[in-house]
Amino acid sequence: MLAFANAKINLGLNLTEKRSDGFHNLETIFYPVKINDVIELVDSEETLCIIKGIEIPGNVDENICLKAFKVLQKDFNLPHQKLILLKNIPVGAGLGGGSSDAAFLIKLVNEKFNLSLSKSQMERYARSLGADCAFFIKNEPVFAYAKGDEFEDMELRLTNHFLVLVKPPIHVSTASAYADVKVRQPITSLKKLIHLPLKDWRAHIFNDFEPSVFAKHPQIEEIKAKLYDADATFALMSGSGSSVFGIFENPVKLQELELENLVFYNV
Ligand SMILES: C[C@](O)(CO)[C@H](O)COP(=O)(O)OP(=O)(O)OC[C@H]1O[C@@H](n2ccc(N)nc2=O)[C@H](O)[C@@H]1O
Ligand SMILES: Nc1ncnc2c1ncn2[C@@H]1O[C@H](COP(=O)(O)OP(=O)(O)OP(=O)(O)O)[C@@H](O)[C@H]1O
Repeated sequence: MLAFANAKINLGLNLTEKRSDGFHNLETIFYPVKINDVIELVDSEETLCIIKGIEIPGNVDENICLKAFKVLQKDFNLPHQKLILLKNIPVGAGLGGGSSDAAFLIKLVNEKFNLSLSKSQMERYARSLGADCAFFIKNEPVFAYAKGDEFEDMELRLTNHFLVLVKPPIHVSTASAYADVKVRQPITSLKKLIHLPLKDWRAHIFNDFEPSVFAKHPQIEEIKAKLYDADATFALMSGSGSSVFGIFENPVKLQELELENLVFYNV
């Protein structure tokens, strides 16, 4: 049985408060993008994880897919499974790949073993694995707040636009990016600002990770500038980086982009 775990981008990210538990309250818009990892569950003599595709730093036994499976195993009598992960989503990219793998693994186990878990029950399991994970249960554009794990539905479709995603060869660790940020209370909530016309986003919608990540990695800021040079209506780093996306109103001429490490181009 297979699952296709897609990535996300953050259309704006305000870090509003450092919490007493060490996490940060934030507001963001999660927007799913069609670049997928593939997860397969196969009956097996023992529970293990096999990774193909892009290399993931760290030990395979620490893979978040395995963690997600074990969390469910505690509550349900699940038989051993081989978890095969084909990794296509760049790692350390702010694209939520690991978080998506965990959420889609939960959905896959729910389906394969007829656990009859509701969406909110699956969200609860996902939330225990990482702040970004819960979003991928629903996997539709949402306004997210608190740790990024509470949601309000929203109507936002970028259809009729063109999305370019660039992932430079830089790994930004989420935890270290959070250690470097400055929090600020925005004057106007992103929930309101996102309804401005796309042409006005550049002046009003920000990612609060950009200043500190750009200071360490000027190459990421250069990519953003190149996307604007190429006529993007809006460009922003996703999550804690290092990937940057550009939203275009007209089809982009790839030849004119002069960007390496282009990973995604879609309507
Ligand atoms: C940057 C984003 O991708 C934006 O969507 C997310 O906030 C990251 O979420 P994530 O990768 O699921 O993060 P987690 O695995 O839960 O946490 C990794 C580390 O990031 C920090 N962290 C994460 C989420 C949050 N709201 N505040 C934090 O301070 C914590 O130090 C935590 O130990
Ligand atoms: N299935 C997985 N996919 C990607 N990374 C994973 C996975 N399982 C564990 N990891 C660990 O998570 C780290 C990547 O997380 P990090 O937060 O730095 O990057 P990210 O691109 O923002 O991804 P995410 O939002 O999924 O956490 C990897 O270096 C690896 O150690």
